[in-house]
Amino acid sequence: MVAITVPISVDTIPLVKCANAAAAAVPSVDLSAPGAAAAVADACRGVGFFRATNHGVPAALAEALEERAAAFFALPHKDKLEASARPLGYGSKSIGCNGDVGWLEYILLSVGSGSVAAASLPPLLRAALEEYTDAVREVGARVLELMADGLGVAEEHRGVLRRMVAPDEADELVRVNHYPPCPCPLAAGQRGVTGFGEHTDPQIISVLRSNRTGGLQIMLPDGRWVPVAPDPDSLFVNVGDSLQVLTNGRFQSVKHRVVAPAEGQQSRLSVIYFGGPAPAQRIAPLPELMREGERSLYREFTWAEYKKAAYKSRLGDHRLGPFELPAAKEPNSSDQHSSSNAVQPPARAPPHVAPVY
Ligand SMILES: C=C1C[C@]23C[C@@]1(O)CC[C@H]2[C@@]12CC[C@H](O)[C@@](C)(C(=O)O1)[C@H]2[C@@H]3C(=O)O
Ligand SMILES: O=C(O)CCC(=O)C(=O)O
Ligand SMILES: [Fe+2]
Repeated sequence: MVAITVPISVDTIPLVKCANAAAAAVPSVDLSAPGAAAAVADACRGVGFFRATNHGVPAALAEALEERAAAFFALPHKDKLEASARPLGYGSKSIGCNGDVGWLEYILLSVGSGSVAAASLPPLLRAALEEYTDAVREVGARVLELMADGLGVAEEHRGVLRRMVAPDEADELVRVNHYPPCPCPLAAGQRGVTGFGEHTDPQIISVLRSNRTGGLQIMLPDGRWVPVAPDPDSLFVNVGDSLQVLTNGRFQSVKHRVVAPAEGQQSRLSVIYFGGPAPAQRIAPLPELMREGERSLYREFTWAEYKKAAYKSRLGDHRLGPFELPAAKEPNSSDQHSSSNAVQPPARAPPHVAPVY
């Protein structure tokens, strides 16, 4: 077992019980089924997260990557540091550059143009990452097409989301997270040690796979945190902040976090593909989706602008906040100067509710 060598001050997360109701709250979509587009859109409207089965990524690719990543994380700390090229490359405990910490070590890489650009990684690990990422990128693209279909985008425009994460200029990342069991006594009680603090992903889409060790929790629209049962045969899809904006709030980015394993448990190993667009891509509600008179909930920005703002923030910050526009007043509001007959986007659960543990 590999320990994270430098002590950190630990933060904790309540351990939510995996009741049947909670497990059922995580939607599951068979990507090969005829109703997949509607099921994907339902899941993204409701929770912003779903488990994808029959995704077509060969288990052997994921297993090879898992094996090589585990071998890398088992190296002495000083050897792993040679692959550090902040903010990319190898990192441990510190997430981003603004003081967030977690009980994990990771590799974070840029994966544009079909190749994994990184600091010095063992060649076998690099090859496994490239192969796996190529396969998962395909799944991300297929899911984005299903999303457009499920949102009712006309057939000839259904590639609109998929094209935004097409490799040439897209800003894609892949991250391998390793959460060793935490020897801290706090991890054995009602609370667990924070592996990865609560956040939403800033990109368009994230596609996650983990080994059999759980720890991932998502926040439901009603503010309840629920555990996601680990399933190495499935992929888990997250709606990112940029997709929330592109859909004018029809899809909501999902808050999620990870509890590190307690002493005696197996390490958690997860691999996440983050599909972001080209830096100059305008992030604004898709015209293909907007109803007549519907106004944007956000002021316009580019991915480069949002990424810069996101990377200056803390994990738990509400990063879309500064980009939100005030809601239009109802036409019958007492305010005589009320602007509008503006059409609001279709209603959904309020985005910011107090968390319930
Ligand atoms: C604290 C941070 C780490 C992060 C960049 C940020 O400033 C805020 C978002 C974080 C996040 C979450 C999703 C992905 O893991 C990630 C790579 C991303 O794009 O945004 C991380 C960033 C990171 O680890 O650098
Ligand atoms: O490791 C996990 O299971 C999730 C990590 C995560 O949310 C992230 O890297 O953005
Ligand atoms: Fe995340």
